[in-house]
Amino acid sequence: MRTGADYLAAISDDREIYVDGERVRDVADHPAFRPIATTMSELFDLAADPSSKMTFTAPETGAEANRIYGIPRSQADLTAFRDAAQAWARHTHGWVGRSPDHVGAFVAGFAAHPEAFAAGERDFSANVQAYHRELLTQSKYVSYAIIPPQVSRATTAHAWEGDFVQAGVVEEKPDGIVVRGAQMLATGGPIADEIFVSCIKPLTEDDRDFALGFVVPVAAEGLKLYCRRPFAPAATSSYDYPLSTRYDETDALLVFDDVFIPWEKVFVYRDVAGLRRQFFDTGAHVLGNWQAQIRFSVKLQFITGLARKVAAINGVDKFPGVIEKLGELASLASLVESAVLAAEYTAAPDEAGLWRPGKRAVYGAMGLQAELYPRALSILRDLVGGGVLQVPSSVADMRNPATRADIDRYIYSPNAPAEERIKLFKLAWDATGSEFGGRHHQYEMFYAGAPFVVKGYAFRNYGFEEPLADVESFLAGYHVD
Ligand SMILES: Cc1cc2nc3c(=O)[nH]c(=O)nc-3n(C[C@H](O)[C@H](O)[C@H](O)COP(=O)(O)OP(=O)(O)OC[C@H]3O[C@@H](n4cnc5c(N)ncnc54)[C@H](O)[C@@H]3O)c2cc1C
Repeated sequence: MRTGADYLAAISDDREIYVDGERVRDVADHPAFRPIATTMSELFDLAADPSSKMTFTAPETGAEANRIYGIPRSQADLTAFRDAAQAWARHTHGWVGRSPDHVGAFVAGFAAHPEAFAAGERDFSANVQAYHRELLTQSKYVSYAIIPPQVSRATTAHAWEGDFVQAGVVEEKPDGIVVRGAQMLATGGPIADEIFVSCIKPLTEDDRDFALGFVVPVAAEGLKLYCRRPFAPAATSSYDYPLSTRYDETDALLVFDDVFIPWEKVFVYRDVAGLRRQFFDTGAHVLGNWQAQIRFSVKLQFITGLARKVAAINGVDKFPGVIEKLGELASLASLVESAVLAAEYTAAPDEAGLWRPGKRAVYGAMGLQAELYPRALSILRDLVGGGVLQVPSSVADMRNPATRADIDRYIYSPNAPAEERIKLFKLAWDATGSEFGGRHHQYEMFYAGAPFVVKGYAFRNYGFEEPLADVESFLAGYHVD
């Protein structure tokens, strides 16, 4: 099994990453990326540790593999997948959205339905299956960029000013294709091994050049990653910013400056319908988004625990109004946890034997995520009050004997000395108010698509037949006498 050291060595290559006007020399040893690369390496070490029970023998290769890349072929497989995804999510307390199990689950879904990649003008089914075997044997970390750059949503790429603003094919060669343009927004891209690039937003037949699906090494020649402002380097210490200093995943715009992609790594080619087939006919979308809900559930539990502890330290946890707020938070966390389990309980095998998590439960929870997460943050924000700002400017004030005495005397609680209290409130600030916390607010609202898109999934996957039949039969039971 791949270890954390193997992973760190692999990403120390010649990838072209830009931050603050400079090209990053080595992502594994750069202040913006070292912390999250270290966290990611811990996940690989966890998976390689037999006591974590995250491995199995993959039928596709006959070799040991990480569960998170496996095709669930029974309900027990789904449970094992959840256990593995949860083990990773617990390690990061749900604050890493794009650990390798996210796109890993998508690729497993793709590989369960190779026929979806054979229905276009060319047959790419063997490519998808070969790539899945690569993930099983090599435990690759794949990130994805499946959204056109936010230029204008009034039209699609063919109508935009300028050629190949969205990543598209500019040249077809005997051994592959040449891709030019940009795609958003690869969370974890700078520290991934490879990136899956495609387009989940609906395109038109005029956009065929952009209707692609392929994987590309982050270090591919001509591929550039432009990162948003990193938060980890600005954080003064892990005491002051315990989340920013560990889990700042980075988000990056990809720019393809005529990047060559060999045919073996192409899954969809100039095939608008193929884009939809890969995500929705294969089961990849529901499986990948079930992983996202497993991770989200762990994060909500963490936020609930944080709020409970803050209320206890401030001595307000016996007040009925506070109990109501904590009860609401507990309800939100329980609902998402229940949806995760309900998806497993209502899972069923499809015609290819892939056990798909129940769609109603997965998309129901997703559909409310843009309200659920801001509400959870708002309750935590309400409970912390000004306590998150009644803290010393940094850990340096704690170390300075001239300031420490006042800190110990005034910033304490009956059940928590200064160091403990400040530690907790700084964590609460990193979750709610820091730039990292703000980015997470945006992430949970948008990572699976804008709220109107995600509610569309809930609409399409609820299954209105039964409730409609119920209403019809009730209406049929009475008349104008
Ligand atoms: C922190 C973060 C991390 C991300 N990570 C990834 C990643 O790893 N990989 C990836 O591929 N993508 C990622 N994304 C991108 C994400 O998938 C997109 O943000 C998402 O698909 C929404 O697209 P958009 O941002 O272009 O919003 P838009 O489509 O521009 O929508 C913005 C808003 O405009 C309004 N709107 C637009 N169109 C309509 C319409 N037709 N009807 C009604 N209202 C409309 C809505 O209010 C909507 O919320 C990430 C995003 C964030 C914020």
